[in-house]
Amino acid sequence: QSGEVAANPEQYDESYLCPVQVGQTTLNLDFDTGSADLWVFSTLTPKSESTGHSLYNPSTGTKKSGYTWDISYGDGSGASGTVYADKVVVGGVTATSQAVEAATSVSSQFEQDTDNDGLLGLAFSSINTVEPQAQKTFFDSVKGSLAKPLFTADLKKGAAGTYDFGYIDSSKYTGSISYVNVNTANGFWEFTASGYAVGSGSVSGSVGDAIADTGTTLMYLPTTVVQAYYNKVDSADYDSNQGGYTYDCSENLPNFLISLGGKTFTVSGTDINFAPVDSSGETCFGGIQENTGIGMSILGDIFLKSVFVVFDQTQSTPRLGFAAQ
Ligand SMILES: O=C(CNCc1ccccc1)Nc1scc(-c2ccccc2)c1C(=O)NCc1ccccc1
Repeated sequence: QSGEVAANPEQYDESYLCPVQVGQTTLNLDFDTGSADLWVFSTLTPKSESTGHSLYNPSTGTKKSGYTWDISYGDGSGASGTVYADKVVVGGVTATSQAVEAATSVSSQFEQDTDNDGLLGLAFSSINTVEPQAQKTFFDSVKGSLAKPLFTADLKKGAAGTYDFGYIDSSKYTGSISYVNVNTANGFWEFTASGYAVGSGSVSGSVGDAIADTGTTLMYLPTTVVQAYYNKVDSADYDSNQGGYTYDCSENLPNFLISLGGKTFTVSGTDINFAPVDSSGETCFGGIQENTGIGMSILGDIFLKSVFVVFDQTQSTPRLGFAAQ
């Protein structure tokens, strides 16, 4: 089988939500290559936490007795609950007995984002949080039945993009795809990014260890790289209250160039201009921030909306393919 599903941006492209049939209900889920749990708001979630969300009704599934899950993310958000096996359909691709993690508790960040009905993890199943036994991601469940064991991400700035499962649509990118091998030891789509440049010119230095993460909004890079970037932005400075680099919204940001698999990709300054920090619209928060405390770089949506990415398990070593959009 193979299929395509729309990836609809929230405000400021904070995250991209895709329609997914879970049991007999269609939910809008955040496809997340940086985590490996498929968890959903459900009729088991306290009303006080689930108002405004579409809810999975576990009555259509088979309860996995004694199974629980509990996930937390770098921003302190998180959720936990119980586990069911049910049918999950993404763009026509069907997992007949997918582990569906029904939330019995969600943090305030999820409670407040009423467009988001849960997450569909697309990292490696080794980091799935279900106890006593880790469960397969949707991709792992269907991988063997896909025309090709791969999926692609084509995210866009302020417009609907797509995730494709089982095939590469050559109309979605230009030029050739350059591939890098993935290190799955930490359960992420993790690889080594090479040189970088700010504005224009030839790349140098090295960004180093990085993950391709559709679930993280921004780009988190080494301090040296981030300082070199904002040195080219006159009004920029590190604002500890905002927790990152801010600048005058009126200032034009330079492009950021990064070399992956021997090819240089350009993230436009307009894509790096993330969002105003408040309603005055005077000060803006940058889409490139420091990776301090994370332990690796995260190439999140700010980067991914500039490229076409292949998450490829056609070979014994998984690999990532990058092409210009
Ligand atoms: O957790 C993820 C992928 N899921 C992101 C997500 C989706 C919905 C809601 C919340 C989060 N990616 C990764 S891999 C490693 C980290 C990390 C980040 C900071 C400190 C320690 C680990 C993160 C992560 O938490 N990403 C989201 C994020 C939120 C705020 C700031 C940075 C990153």
